[in-house]
Amino acid sequence: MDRANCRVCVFGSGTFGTALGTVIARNGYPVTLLTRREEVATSINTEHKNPQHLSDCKLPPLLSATTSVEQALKGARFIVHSVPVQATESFLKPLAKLIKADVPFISTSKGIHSETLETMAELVPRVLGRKQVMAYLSGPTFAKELMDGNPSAAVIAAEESEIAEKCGDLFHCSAFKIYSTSDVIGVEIGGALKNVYALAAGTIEGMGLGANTAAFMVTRSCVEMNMLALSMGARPHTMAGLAGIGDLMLTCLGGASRNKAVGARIGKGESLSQILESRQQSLAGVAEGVATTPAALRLAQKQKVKAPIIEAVASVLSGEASAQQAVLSLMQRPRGEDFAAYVMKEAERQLRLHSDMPLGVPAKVWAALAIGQAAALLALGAAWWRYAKRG
Ligand SMILES: NC(=O)c1ccc[n+]([C@@H]2O[C@H](COP(=O)([O-])OP(=O)(O)OC[C@H]3O[C@@H](n4cnc5c(N)ncnc54)[C@H](O)[C@@H]3O)[C@@H](O)[C@H]2O)c1
Ligand SMILES: O=P(O)(O)OC[C@H](O)CO
Repeated sequence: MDRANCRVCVFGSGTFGTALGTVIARNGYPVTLLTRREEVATSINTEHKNPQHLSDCKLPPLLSATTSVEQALKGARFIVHSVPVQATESFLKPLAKLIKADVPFISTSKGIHSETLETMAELVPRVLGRKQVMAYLSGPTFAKELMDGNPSAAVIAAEESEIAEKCGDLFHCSAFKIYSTSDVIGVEIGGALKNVYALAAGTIEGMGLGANTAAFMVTRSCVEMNMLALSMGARPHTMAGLAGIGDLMLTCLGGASRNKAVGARIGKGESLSQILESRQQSLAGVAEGVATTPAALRLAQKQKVKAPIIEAVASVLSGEASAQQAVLSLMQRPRGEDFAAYVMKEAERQLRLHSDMPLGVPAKVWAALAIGQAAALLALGAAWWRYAKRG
């Protein structure tokens, strides 16, 4: 493909839209960012800086910006969508007629719609009123680190492998490795749920609880996330990969998560409304977990999956419980059996359903590998977190 003639339109000039636009433009594609503010477009086009997000990063010359939807979509061969999930409906509805059904629409948003419980795979076609060629990018990727060119990796999911490959090419480079999968639900649910668990991890940190509690909570979050995702048809190897445990680790244990930052302030005793107001004023960026938590709780109830951590986060966000009460209620739950047996059973069921696993290997072995890998990664993450805190 002649990259110089393959224009890419990015919806959303926030932190992630700016970072992804930069990655794609550095890869040789001309990129047009759609922004709502004229002064942002002017600054990007003349100063090569986004004054509101990642403002100390120089943007590449192939990246331009406009406030005109027609201009942004003119000749676009791909659309990268980086508008928060809850704002997507109002953002996309007026554009529906301008978006061509066969132009791949790559969702990079991580969340569940708070009213309809839709993932982006369901929400976008509903809002557009028709089928759309789609792909989904997810994984452990803080925007700033992508801008800095730190070696990173993510997963791109699409029902058709050809679309996943084509869309993955936009991002793939020596600093950003892109893996492909057809497991759309796994990639989307992993990306959405890790935001909820990052709120929990932040709360624990804000309360001043130590590394034991953090490792305990992230490990149980991993199990819970697996149970809910597998019940919805996600594949175990997706949840054991970058878009599952990989992103859970980064967001819960890394230092740059907005969701974790909100949780940390809750843990220190601030009210949610106070936190959200001050974040809005300082353009601190969306914390998708706040709106996704009650949706995830309803989803777990619908799927008849026990999700005590989601429940605890929801009770704190709604003001029904204090952070201390929520932690106590988690600790007072009956000991019961480890959920691992359930995860194994679901993993086996999913492995039998999906034919893209290597043949001839017993499902139990693959399930055990997936869970073993998850446990090893968590242990590593906890060690790293302890080390980072000390140093
Ligand atoms: N920042 C990251 O490191 C990162 C990494 C991976 C995924 N994501 C996901 O990308 C999505 C966007 O995150 P972000 O970090 O860019 O958030 P952000 O808050 O920095 O930017 C959001 C952008 O959406 C625009 N927007 C918000 N509401 C809008 C509306 N109603 N109409 C039009 N535009 C609207 C804002 O103006 C802004 O440009 C989220 O779903 C997030 O989970 C972010
Ligand atoms: O800052 P957060 O919490 O929205 O997380 C950013 C990315 O999703 C991490 O992969």
